[in-house]
Amino acid sequence: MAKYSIGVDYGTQSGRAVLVEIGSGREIATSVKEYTHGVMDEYLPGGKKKLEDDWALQHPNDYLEVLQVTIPSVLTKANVSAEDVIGIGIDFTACTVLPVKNDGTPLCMIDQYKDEPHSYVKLWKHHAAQDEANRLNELAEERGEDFLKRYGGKISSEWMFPKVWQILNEAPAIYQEADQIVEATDWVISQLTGEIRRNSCTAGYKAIWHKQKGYPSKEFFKALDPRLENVVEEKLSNEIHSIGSKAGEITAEAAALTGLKQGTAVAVANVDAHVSIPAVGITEPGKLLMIMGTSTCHILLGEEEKIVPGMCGVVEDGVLPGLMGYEAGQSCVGDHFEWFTENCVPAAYEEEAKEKGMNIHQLLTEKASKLQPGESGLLALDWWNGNRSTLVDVDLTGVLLGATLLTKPEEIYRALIEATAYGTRTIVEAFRNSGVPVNEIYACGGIAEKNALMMQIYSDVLNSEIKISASSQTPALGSAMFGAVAAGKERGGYDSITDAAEEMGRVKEETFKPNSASAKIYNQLYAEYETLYNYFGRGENDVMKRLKNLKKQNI
Ligand SMILES: Nc1ncnc2c1ncn2[C@@H]1O[C@H](COP(=O)(O)OP(=O)(O)O)[C@@H](O)[C@H]1O
Ligand SMILES: O=C(CO)[C@@H](O)[C@@H](O)COP(=O)(O)O
Repeated sequence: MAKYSIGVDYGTQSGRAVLVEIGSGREIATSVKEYTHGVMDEYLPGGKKKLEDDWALQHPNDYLEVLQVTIPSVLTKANVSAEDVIGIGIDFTACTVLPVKNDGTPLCMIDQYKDEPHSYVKLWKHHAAQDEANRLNELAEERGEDFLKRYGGKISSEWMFPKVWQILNEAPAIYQEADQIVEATDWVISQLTGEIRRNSCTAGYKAIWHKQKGYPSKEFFKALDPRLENVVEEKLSNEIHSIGSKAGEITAEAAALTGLKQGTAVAVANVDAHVSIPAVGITEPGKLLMIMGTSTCHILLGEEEKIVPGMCGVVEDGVLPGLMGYEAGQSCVGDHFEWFTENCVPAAYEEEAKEKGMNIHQLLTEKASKLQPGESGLLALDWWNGNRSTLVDVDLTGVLLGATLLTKPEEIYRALIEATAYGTRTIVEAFRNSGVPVNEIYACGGIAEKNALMMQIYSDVLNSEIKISASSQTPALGSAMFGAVAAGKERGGYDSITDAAEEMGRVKEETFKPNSASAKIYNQLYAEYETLYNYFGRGENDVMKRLKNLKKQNI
């Protein structure tokens, strides 16, 4: 009798559940729920309370709606009984955090706090804690804190402690009222099992936790702000659960919400990028996976802990048990194509797309595919939402160089794609130059699935073959695999995630191979990109920061 597992992937705009057959890895049914509140970056719900620049919030009730809608939907679509679903796993964007009471109630869901922005979920791309991140980095450097180098030399404002400290600085009452500040991924799992069990992946990559050394010292936190001395004990926890282990079982309430059977195994929470590694069948070092969507994350396994400038982090067991997991990333990939389609495309293009039965991305891609590398005369920097790796600076902004009165939208669209490919190349080179081998490149995620031109450009810019995930829902498949591991072999699942990866993870047969003529031109363009990257990104000309400051003064 076939057994199944469910994976739920919480993205930036929506949550998706996939019901997967254990063993074959066959995805039997998928269901997607857009978040009711979406990303709140201008107003709180109700549209009255305006948010400041660089804020990005979410509403935790949207996450529960995803469970409530998508799980019954995949069970019905697949015509599978909940009896035959042995496990569930979830993955999430990160660092996406919220303040909660001890019983798990999010503060924003308590009437008294619903008009206070700091009571909501701070989404990964909430960039308003940059001052806190800067002060944290300065102090860590001054004190010679050993942890900094494990995070490429800088802690990002996207991560846990800058966000926690921003709450304390700007809304001390909310900080006080919060019994815990948790990653949304751990919070959703707690809604399924009745207990908060923090996972080692977000603790390691986003909250400066080390398997042997724990969190930064109390002295460090005290020096940062005396009120933070006991932040770990007061708002987080020293008890961290390894990914690949079981968080608990579906409670009666969660069974009523989801239609799953009470007692179904639930995996410890995970992150969208990291969970994708086993889903493409990677179980060994040297294979870099790009998870390409709103943003791109780069995940790579290694044997040793090496220090790579500007990486997001290296965490032992952070991705697969027994190996070092490296993460790097680009904060804005699909997001700036979306910005472009929403702000810079003439009505005639919209009409043409409609006539051809395409969406605007498809039309621009079709037009861009007719261009040769270098033909447009354009060069862009991919910093429309700051630079995550290798500069770790959210105050950097976008650049488009070489535009003339003849420049066409598809040329800009292609230049933006190329910019993201160059950004990935700087990351790959940083790993290689630091002694972390990158021998093969894999891609998954919405963009790897939807945009073949983009994958060919990446192959040419990186001068490397690119293997594509066989799944259109790679993170959800990875989560379902973790669900099967939580259930264990005895209940029809697996004993380890490596066993699951070997059986259920796979890539497509067709790969993207570099075209040597294009690769040659892209080498030239990349050299120009590097010059601009260093000029604007490494302090030679801080014009982007000066402009941002001017803008702040005018708000
Ligand atoms: N054909 C396309 N080519 C390039 N980008 C696309 C295309 N279609 C959608 N996008 C971009 O992909 C992003 C969504 O990626 P996806 O992987 O589906 O979601 P998420 O990142 O939330 O997990 C959006 O930013 C959108 O602008
Ligand atoms: O930063 C991480 C993972 O570490 C991602 O969750 C974050 O970039 C958001 O990913 P998406 O672009 O929404 O897939």
